[in-house]
Amino acid sequence: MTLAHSSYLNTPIDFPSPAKINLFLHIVGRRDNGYHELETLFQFLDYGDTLSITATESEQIDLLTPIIGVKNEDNLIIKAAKLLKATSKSQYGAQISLNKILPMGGGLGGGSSNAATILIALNLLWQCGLSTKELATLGLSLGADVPIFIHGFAAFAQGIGEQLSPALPQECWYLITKPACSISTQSVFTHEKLTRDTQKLPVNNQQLNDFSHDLFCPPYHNDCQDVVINSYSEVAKLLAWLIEYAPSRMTGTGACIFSRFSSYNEACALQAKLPENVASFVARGVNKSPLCFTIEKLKTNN
Ligand SMILES: C[C@@](CO)(OP(=O)(O)O)[C@H](O)COP(=O)(O)OP(=O)(O)OC[C@H]1O[C@@H](n2ccc(N)nc2=O)[C@H](O)[C@@H]1O
Ligand SMILES: Nc1ncnc2c1ncn2[C@@H]1O[C@H](COP(=O)(O)OP(=O)(O)O)[C@@H](O)[C@H]1O
Repeated sequence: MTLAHSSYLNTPIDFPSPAKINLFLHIVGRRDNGYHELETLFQFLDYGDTLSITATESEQIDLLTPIIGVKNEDNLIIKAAKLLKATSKSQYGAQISLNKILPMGGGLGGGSSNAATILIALNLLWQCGLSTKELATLGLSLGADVPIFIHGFAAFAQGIGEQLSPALPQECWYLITKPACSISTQSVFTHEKLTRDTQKLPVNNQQLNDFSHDLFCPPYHNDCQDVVINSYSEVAKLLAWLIEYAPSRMTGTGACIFSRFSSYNEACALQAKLPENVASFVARGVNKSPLCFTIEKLKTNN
């Protein structure tokens, strides 16, 4: 087969792989296969991992920076690259390095974001020509959280998290804290005390939903939060401490907590007061993924 020649070969290029937060996370049902029907509002953070990718003329896909505790064949980076190669029948390969700064198992979607960045970046570097919709479908086979990172814009999500409609939540500053525990998504979703019957929101899934109201007030909440705080005292204690200073909520299935501020300086001021041994960072909630800007710039310069 003759494929388009890529002009992006043999040069390392850095691609952002941002975090997401679930501004709210409602569980509205459970499917027969065990997956849960969600209603969630996704926003990106201007903070995340970086993937340095060199597209090569060899068939090989190498991850030069393995993650301790994750076998390369289980790493979503390798899985995404192999999936795209098989689907597109590309003759190219890649040398990939990861600078991981996002905590794993924190509800910030780092692994899913890495997979999405690989799919989007290699689709460009290998000149595969897949549409965003096709990439999102591929991404969904790797994880329920991958499509939002492919989509690249803040969105209200339904289904298992893949049915996305446009949303424009306020772009606030957040102090993100990570209690000293890691929580598996599956353990929360299989918990017998998890509530799975939150009423669906009366939103319009065709139009833009601005979600300009205060998302820390009812009916907005995270259904996973009670299960986690009842099982992990570290999360319960930290959340109780943070709530005294700022509206705060757990993201995804935890364990990270986001606390909202209207300025960077206010977020930093609370960061300086945090109890000892709490990992944290300050970031802005953004409605356009930082990865979109990198892709647009590369396309313009090419
Ligand atoms: C809960 C959320 C909210 O954004 O985020 P995290 O807390 O993981 O970041 C996501 O739905 C997680 O997405 P992701 O982490 O990609 O999930 P997957 O790998 O597809 O599934 C992990 C496990 O979670 C359960 N799962 C996931 C999504 C969903 N809608 N219902 C589920 O029951 C399944 O049991 C599955 O075995
Ligand atoms: N590239 C990757 N980065 C992070 N985690 C990965 C990656 N590949 C596979 N994983 C697995 O996915 C799990 C969930 O990681 P992550 O997406 O960071 O957390 P969460 O889904 O809680 O936001 C990790 O504990 C790890 O076992």
